[in-house]
Amino acid sequence: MTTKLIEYPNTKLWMAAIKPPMYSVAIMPIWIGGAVAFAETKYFHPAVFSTFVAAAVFILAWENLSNDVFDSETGIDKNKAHSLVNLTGNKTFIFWLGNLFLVLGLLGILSIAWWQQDLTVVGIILLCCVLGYMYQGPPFRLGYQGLGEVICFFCFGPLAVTAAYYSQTQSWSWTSLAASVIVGIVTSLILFCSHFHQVKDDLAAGKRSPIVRLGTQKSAQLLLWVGGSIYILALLFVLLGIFPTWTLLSLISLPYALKLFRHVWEYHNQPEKVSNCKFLAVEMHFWSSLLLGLGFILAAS
Ligand SMILES: C/C(=C\COP(=O)(O)OP(=O)(O)O)CCC[C@H](C)CCC[C@H](C)CCCC(C)C
Ligand SMILES: O=C(O)C1=CC(=O)c2ccccc2C1=O
Repeated sequence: MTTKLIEYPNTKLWMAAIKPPMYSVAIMPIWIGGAVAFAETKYFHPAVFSTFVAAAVFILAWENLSNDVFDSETGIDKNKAHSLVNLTGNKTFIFWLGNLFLVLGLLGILSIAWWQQDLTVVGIILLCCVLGYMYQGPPFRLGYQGLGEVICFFCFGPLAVTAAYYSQTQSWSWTSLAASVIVGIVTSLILFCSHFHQVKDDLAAGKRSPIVRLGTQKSAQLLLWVGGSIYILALLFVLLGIFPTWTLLSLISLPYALKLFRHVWEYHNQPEKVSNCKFLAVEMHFWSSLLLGLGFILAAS
């Protein structure tokens, strides 16, 4: 069973393989954790923040490179021209480059622990890395069982946001946890959306993504409910006094959410047309998270 290859010119192919916009996904949990910490303590440690952002980007680069390596072993990416392994034809190089990024990322996290004389952040981020490995690496490959979105929620939501908050304050916060639920949900939606156009290849490789399990129509409906829930949660947290009123700024990102929902609703069963929906989800994630964090900063000023 083959899927029609999406044709890209060469540079576009490399950009599609490297996926620069996707790296905002690593930055936003650190931004939200830092913003809540600033709102609550009026304290901000720029060196810790920028080291954490760089480390998160390196760790996500490792995750993506090793994803291409592990997927090349199951054959699921055989029709994916924009896989780094297919593009370079050198799996070993991509594997070791990924490992180098992991080491750089962990060194960044270790330097935060050293500044703080506290290993808590290292423990939380190591847990994210273990879960990130279990998502795609042998013998677990939990993503193939449809568990990727749950792992994604915890890693980019409660774990990463809490670690970022802790790196600034060396304490815990319910507000940070509430904000992390929103970030976790919207990050999982990106992964969910990335699977709409891959049903044929996923089925052929035995990957039971949520879209394979539910079908594209039900998945398009679910996207609407789960995506809408982040705005309802933000409103609820403001009404309960957990979030400052300024965080309602995140509602300004609603047009990006509606653009995504409409696109998927219309094209859910047309792989070529729906294939860009994960980047619409990245836009929704970027603006909703940026504005949520800004709301916390403005409330503190
Ligand atoms: C590589 C990821 C998704 C690609 O998945 P898939 O194989 O379906 O896609 P392709 O068709 O494009 O091959 C991302 C997976 C994320 C994972 C569930 C959790 C990652 C954990 C990270 C290590 C956490 C980093 C947190 C950071 C903020 C410190
Ligand atoms: O390539 C992808 O599809 C994804 C890459 C990635 O780093 C990521 C991170 C967080 C949520 C989703 C995704 C992807 O879907």
